[in-house]
Amino acid sequence: MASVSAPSAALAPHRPSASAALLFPCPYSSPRVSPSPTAQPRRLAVAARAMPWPHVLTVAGSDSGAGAGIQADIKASAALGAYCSSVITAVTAQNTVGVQARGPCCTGGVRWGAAQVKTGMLPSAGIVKVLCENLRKFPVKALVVDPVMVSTSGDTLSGPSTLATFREELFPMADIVTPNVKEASKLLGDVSLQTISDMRSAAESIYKLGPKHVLVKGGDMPDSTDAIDVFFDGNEFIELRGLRIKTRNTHGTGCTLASCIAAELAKGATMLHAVEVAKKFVESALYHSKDLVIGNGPQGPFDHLFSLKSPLRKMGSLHKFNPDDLFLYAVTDSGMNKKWGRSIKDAVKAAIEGGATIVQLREKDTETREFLEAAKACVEICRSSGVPLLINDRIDVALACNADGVHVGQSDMPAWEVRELLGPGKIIGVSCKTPAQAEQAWKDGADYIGSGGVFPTTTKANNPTLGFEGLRAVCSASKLPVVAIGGINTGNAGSVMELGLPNLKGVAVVSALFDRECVATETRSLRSILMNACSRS
Ligand SMILES: Nc1ncnc2c1ncn2[C@@H]1O[C@H](COP(=O)(O)OP(=O)(O)OP(=O)(O)O)[C@@H](O)[C@H]1O
Ligand SMILES: Cc1ncc(CO)c(N)n1
Ligand SMILES: [Mg+2]
Repeated sequence: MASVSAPSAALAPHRPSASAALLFPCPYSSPRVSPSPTAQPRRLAVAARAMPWPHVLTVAGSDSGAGAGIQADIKASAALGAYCSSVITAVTAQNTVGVQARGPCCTGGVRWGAAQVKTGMLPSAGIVKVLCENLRKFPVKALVVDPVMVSTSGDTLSGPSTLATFREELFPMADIVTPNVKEASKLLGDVSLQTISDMRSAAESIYKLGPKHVLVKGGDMPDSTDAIDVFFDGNEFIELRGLRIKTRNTHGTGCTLASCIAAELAKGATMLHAVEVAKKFVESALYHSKDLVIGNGPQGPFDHLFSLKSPLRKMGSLHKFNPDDLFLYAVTDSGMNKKWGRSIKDAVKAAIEGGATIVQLREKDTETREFLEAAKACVEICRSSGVPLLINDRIDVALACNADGVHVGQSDMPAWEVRELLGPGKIIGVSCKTPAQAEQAWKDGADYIGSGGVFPTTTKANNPTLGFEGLRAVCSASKLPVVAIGGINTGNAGSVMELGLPNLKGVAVVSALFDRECVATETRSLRSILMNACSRS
């Protein structure tokens, strides 16, 4: 690969200038719309209306290999539906073997308005200082700092001279800092980081430097079968555990993760949800690219735009999945609603009124058109109450109504295929009767499992009963939160929760709510039974 020589201009004065405006045109300036509305289809007219678009500004280095740096940032933001503008701090010549050359660029005079800013390679202390001065002058909505220092190939991207400025000036302004283990070690004076517990201590020490959140990334952690990152918000440590994809194509995972966090924040997600979606995105992208062959070196790039291969749009949900939402899980049944003369919508409204914490539409006998209309109405009801809405089995209906997720059984579409179709932001649940099925659900990228039937049930034909012991075995083995299902009602729900099983977050009920005269009343009494049982166990 040809090497890139360092640009001669080191640091320009950091004053807004006409040339800077030309170099970095404001993405917010409105385009001219030609005045010919008559022939415009309605859908296009709606799309043309002015709306604030999620916007990430990346301040990072260019990677000529296009797997990391600015190039990764633009592709990752685009893949998650955010606009990405860029300030190039350095130019590097890289390929799949390593970094052949690097040189700094000018960062002066950039106005970034109110975007979410993601920083990557900042090659000198001078550039970090210019950046900090700009950040103080033009406050931003969120600042994601990826403290890039050494590439995975072992080449230095930002020398030790930047360490103090990172720690003292940049980190205190950051909403999140995302070092990998090597960078965390360097930031803390070359401490050794070998275990998850070391990563926790590192996250805590970096938090003390002033950022609001820290994510210590474990992609480069040796001897780990899972890819584990440690998140710290000043109170709680959260271990984010993903599947480690066996591939050489991991160049740029860190840059991608940080840009995805910024893109999700720009879309309105909370920090933890943004990090979770970003991690799932990286995992999916690596999985799709595991067999890509680009270049001959030991570390290849991956395909950020893998989702373009699917004709379906993957709109992430802004509704972060909270395992506690499984507490009182209401599952509808078309036969029961018909029997009691209720619409699906009225049934859902009543369950929410009574305190259901999550709703699943399980409409085995409803015509597709009618189901979709009802699902759209239920999405509105659920959104306005902050209750997630899932669709049983019908991925097409879930996509069409933009539900929060899908629940699948062992004979439905495999959860990993569902994840492909729905993208990283949606909730996926899988019915599991055995520890092996629970393990597979986790590997497939599910968010929770439903386990049962705990008691004999008439709602589902040919459904063997697991009993408490079967449920205990699944709960103990599961890496995912569990909701118990099958024959649960106001008479026995308390005994299920009182088992105090690990990972058991709640109960799912069908006939106990919907095969009754007043859905709201039944839901209310089930809720108080569950609350009492939890306070006892
Ligand atoms: N093989 C893998 N399979 C799944 N996830 C991975 C893998 N490698 C890294 N990750 C994930 O990718 C994200 C980025 O972490 P990583 O530690 O690789 O960052 P990094 O070293 O800064 O990356 P780079 O320097 O290559 O851009 C983390 O969430 C990590 O867990
Ligand atoms: C320009 C650039 N930024 C970041 C990284 C870290 O992956 C890289 N290799 N190159
Ligand atoms: Mg890495």
